[in-house]
Amino acid sequence: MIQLSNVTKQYKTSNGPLTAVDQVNLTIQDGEIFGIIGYSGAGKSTMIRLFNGLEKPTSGSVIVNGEDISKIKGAKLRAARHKISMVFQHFNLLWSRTVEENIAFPLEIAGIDSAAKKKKVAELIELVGLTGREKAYPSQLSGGQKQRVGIARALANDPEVLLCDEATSALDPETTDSILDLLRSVNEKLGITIILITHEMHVIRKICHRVAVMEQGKVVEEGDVLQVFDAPQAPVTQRFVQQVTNTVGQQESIEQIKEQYQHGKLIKLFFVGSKTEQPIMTQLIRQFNVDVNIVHGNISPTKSGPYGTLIVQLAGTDEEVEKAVAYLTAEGIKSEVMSHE
Ligand SMILES: Nc1ncnc2c1ncn2[C@@H]1O[C@H](COP(=O)(O)OP(=O)(O)OP(=O)(O)O)[C@@H](O)[C@H]1O
Repeated sequence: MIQLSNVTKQYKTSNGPLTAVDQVNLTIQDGEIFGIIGYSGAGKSTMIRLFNGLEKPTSGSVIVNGEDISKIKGAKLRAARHKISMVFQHFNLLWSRTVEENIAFPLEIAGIDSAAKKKKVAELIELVGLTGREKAYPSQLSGGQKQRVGIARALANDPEVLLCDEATSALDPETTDSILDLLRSVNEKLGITIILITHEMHVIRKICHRVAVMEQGKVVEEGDVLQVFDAPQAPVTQRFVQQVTNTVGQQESIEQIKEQYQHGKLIKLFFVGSKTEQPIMTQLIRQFNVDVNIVHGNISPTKSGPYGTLIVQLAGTDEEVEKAVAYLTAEGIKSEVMSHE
C-alpha cells in the first residue's frame, strides 16, 4: 500500500517558493491500477518522483509498504527503490544495446548470474510480445516495440510497483491501446500495482481502477473510474470526461440525428457499470408496444463495466412511450429526452 499524508512539495525559484504538490492525501491499494490525470503543470511528475523517493516532500509523509520513503537512507532506500520501477514517455533505452541487452541491464547491475539472467530475459521478452526481436537495436524498433522493451526492463527486478510517466503519450492511438493492454495484462498476471500519470482520459478509462484528478498541485477529485465518469464533480474533471464522451464530431452528429429522426421521442440513455445495453433494449422491445430505433451509440468498456451513451428513437402511442421510459428509469438507467414530436 502507498499512502500520502498531507504531502506538500515546494520548489525554491527565483520568484520565491512554488508549490508543486499541495496538501495531498492519497491511498493506493496493492494490485490496483491507479491513474493520476492533470493538465501540464498540475504536479503529476512531481508526484511520481515523490513515490520513488527521487523528491522529498517539504512536509507530510510518503509511506510505501510501511516505510516512509522520504526518511530512509542508504541500503534501506536502495532496497525500497528496487521494488519501485519506472516506465518513461521517451523510453530511455540504451541505443548501443540490443533488445535483450537493454532488458538484461538492470539484472547486470543487481549482480544476477548469467544463467538466471538469460532465463529472466527470455521470460520477459515473451511476456511483452517481443519474441524474434531479441537481437534488434532500438533504432530498428517501432515506438510501441521500444515501449515494450521499456516495460520488460522495468519488470526485470520483480518490482511491486510500476510507475508509468506518460508511458503512451509519444505513441499513436492504436499503439497506445496495445501498450495499455500490455500494462493491464502485467497487472493481472503479476499482481503489480501500477501508478500512471497522464493527461489523456482515454488512458484512465481503458485500464485504471481508480483515478485522482490534479489541478494546481491539489487532488481535486478522486474515486472509482466509473463513478468519476458518471458524475464528475470538479470543472477540470468534467473537461477530462468530455475528452472521451463528447467530441465535436459527436455534437455535429447529434444535430444531424435530430434532423433525421423527427418522429417519436429521441432519448439519450446513459449506461454506467454492470447494466449492459443489449438485454435492456431487448426487454424494452418485448415488453412495450414501441418501435425502437438505435440511432447512435458510444459505449466504452472500463475496468468496472461499460460506460457510455445510446441514443434511441422510441415511436408508439404516448402512453406506451411513457411506460417504456419509466421502465428504463426503474432499471436505473438515466435518460434525457432530446426531442419529441
Ligand atoms: N525542479 C523544479 N524546480 C522548480 N519548479 C519546478 C520543478 N519541477 C517542477 N516545477 C514546477 O512545479 C509545477 C508542477 O510541475 P510538474 O512537472 O510536477 O507538473 P506536471 O503535471 O507533471 O506537468 P508536465 O506534464 O508539464 O510535466 C510546475 O509549475 C513546474 O514548473
